[in-house]
Amino acid sequence: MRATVLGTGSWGTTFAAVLADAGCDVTVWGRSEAVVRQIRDQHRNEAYLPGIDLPRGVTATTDLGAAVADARLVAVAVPSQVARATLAPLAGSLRSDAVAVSLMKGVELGTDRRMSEVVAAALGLPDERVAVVSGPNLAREIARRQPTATVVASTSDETARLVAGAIASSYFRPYTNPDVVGVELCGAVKNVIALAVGISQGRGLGYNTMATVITRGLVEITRLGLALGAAPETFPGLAGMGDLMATCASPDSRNHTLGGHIGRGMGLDEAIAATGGTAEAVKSCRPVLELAQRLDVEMPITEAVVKVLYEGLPVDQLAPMLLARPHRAEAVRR
Ligand SMILES: NC(=O)c1ccc[n+]([C@@H]2O[C@H](COP(=O)([O-])OP(=O)(O)OC[C@H]3O[C@@H](n4cnc5c(N)ncnc54)[C@H](O)[C@@H]3O)[C@@H](O)[C@H]2O)c1
Ligand SMILES: O=P(O)(O)OC[C@H](O)CO
Repeated sequence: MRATVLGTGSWGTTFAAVLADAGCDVTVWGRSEAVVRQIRDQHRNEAYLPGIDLPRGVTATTDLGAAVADARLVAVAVPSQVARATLAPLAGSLRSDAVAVSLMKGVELGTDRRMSEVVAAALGLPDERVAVVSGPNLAREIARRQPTATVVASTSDETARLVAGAIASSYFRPYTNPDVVGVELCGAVKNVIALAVGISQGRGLGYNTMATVITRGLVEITRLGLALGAAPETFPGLAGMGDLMATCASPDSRNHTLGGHIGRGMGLDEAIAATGGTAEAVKSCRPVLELAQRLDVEMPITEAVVKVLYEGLPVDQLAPMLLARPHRAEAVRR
């Protein structure tokens, strides 16, 4: 199958390698001539995946139109906030049987849209030709071919199976799920929770605090997901608890790392620069909170992250603020 990945960052490049290892003929599109040349000529992407040899079947181009021509599968791995503008020139130009795959874990600022909604709208595709791939999928581990599983979500079982077939290999195991809303929401909101865990660790707090934030974070994700019509089974699955665990535990996670910098006292701009790469929670925390407020869903950890990043709440006030809330029963409820 001919497959194209848009984005030569850490996940785009890794996903291209996953597709190639699964037998696809793969092109990656990127803006940087230097990165594209290195992928094409040296089978490396030192800026984003240092020390990793890429499969020889992966080629690269800076020509967006040529990248998608004839592709049956077009995967999108640019930062969420630039996806709509990146895809706009391709509206209506994909092959008539092409499917698009969102690899992004954010929510669009200004519209509060999930990324599969942005991809479908920008490319002019019906929902059934769009899928989401999300799970405990830290790029640097997968680029080293460490075994992991993922979830392919689509409203169309045929599309989900096509994508799953295109990425399955000896180290990458896809499960399909029709719950696009739940899978996608888990991927975006776990970044906000990982940032909060990073803050707690940056403050020198230990495992009890971490477990509390993760567990109550999953409650927040579940509440919002259920209010949006997601399936309850998605939250304890790979795209829910699985990805939350990986992102909150790994020093490779940019969201977790950025939270650590904030917890140690850096300002937001300094923390973004020190982290490098795309930490989606920085931009997505506000649209996530807006969605929650519109649906009257309580998300105190997300709200606290927004207050620290954008409203000047001192980082040492975050835990006291969360702990001073009225006592209540533990069960998930809105
Ligand atoms: N890295 C991971 O482990 C991982 C895993 C799963 C999902 N994701 C998700 O994948 C998406 C991409 O993340 P990443 O890790 O590859 O990010 P990255 O920061 O490693 O790379 C981002 C890429 O997008 C490009 N880019 C930046 N601005 C652009 C613009 N205006 N137009 C076009 N291209 C632009 C950059 O040049 C770079 O090639 C995010 O939504 C992220 O949450 C990442
Ligand atoms: O590096 P992060 O924080 O974007 O996390 C990467 C992936 O989403 C983990 O599944």
